[in-house]
Amino acid sequence: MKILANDGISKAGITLLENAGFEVITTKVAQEQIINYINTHQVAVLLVRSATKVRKDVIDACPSLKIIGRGGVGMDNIDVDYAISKDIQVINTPASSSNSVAELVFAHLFSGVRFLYDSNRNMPLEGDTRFNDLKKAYANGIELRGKTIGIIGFGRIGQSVAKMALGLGMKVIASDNFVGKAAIKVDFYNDQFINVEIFTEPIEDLLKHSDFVTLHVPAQKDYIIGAKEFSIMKDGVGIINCSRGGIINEVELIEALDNNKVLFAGLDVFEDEPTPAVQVLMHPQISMTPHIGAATLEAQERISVELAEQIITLLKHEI
Ligand SMILES: O=C(O)[C@H](O)COP(=O)(O)O
Repeated sequence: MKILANDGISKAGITLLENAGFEVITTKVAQEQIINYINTHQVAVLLVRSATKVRKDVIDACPSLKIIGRGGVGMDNIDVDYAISKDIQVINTPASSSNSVAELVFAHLFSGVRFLYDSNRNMPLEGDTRFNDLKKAYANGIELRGKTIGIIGFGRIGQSVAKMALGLGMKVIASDNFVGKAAIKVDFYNDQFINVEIFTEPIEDLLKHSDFVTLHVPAQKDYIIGAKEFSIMKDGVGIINCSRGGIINEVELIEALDNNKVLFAGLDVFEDEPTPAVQVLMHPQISMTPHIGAATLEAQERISVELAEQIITLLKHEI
């Protein structure tokens, strides 16, 4: 039985699948060729990350598909309900990448409070005498310890962010339409840990009291953060988005950065992907990464194993 891992898959998952009798194809097939490829090779399982789109056209044209697997969390590139209505099983890996995404949030946050995004672009070449000017320009860094982070979306990733924030001595405010409270286990090197119970609060309270705001919600039709929300936030707030593009209004974010309402933004996702708007790309107060929240060796290995185990369980009687 053939599995096409069109956006790649780590070796650990391939090994498990091959040992169970599957053939794993890791050729990258262009979006326009995918229907033809699946039908020619009678692919039973299509595995994707966020790049390959699995819309109604692919589902309708590929009767050999039994499973569509998303190596990752967000399913916005797959017509999930339609696939299920056609008796195709749709799976993802909700837990495997939380730690990696949370660490990227802090990469952007540390970059923001110490101006790394800007100093990386400005360090002087030989003969350039601006070194002391740069020291002055970046002299007003702030510590994260003691500051308040507002976490919008308190699922697995939001809770991982909370755990790290508590470990750094930060205060946490969380907001979520579905989660009322969560017990966060903060662990330390010597196998000691503390449990902290966090109750979610209305988003207005979070916006009003946070020094930094980070978003951890699925793709939405409407913006969550725009001019109105920026106006509620503290002056000099930092904002991070490592979840989905299109939930922060980028035009209004740039206005808020230009008038110093927002001190910096850290963006891993954009309204326009893979090519963000030039105003975002050129902005000196934005730290940027190209949608790499889950792109660590560890997360991708966990994802591949989680996918493989689900596929083997679902198809074990058909191999
Ligand atoms: O939803 C996810 O899991 C992340 O956005 C990761 O996307 P990627 O697999 O394309 O890196």
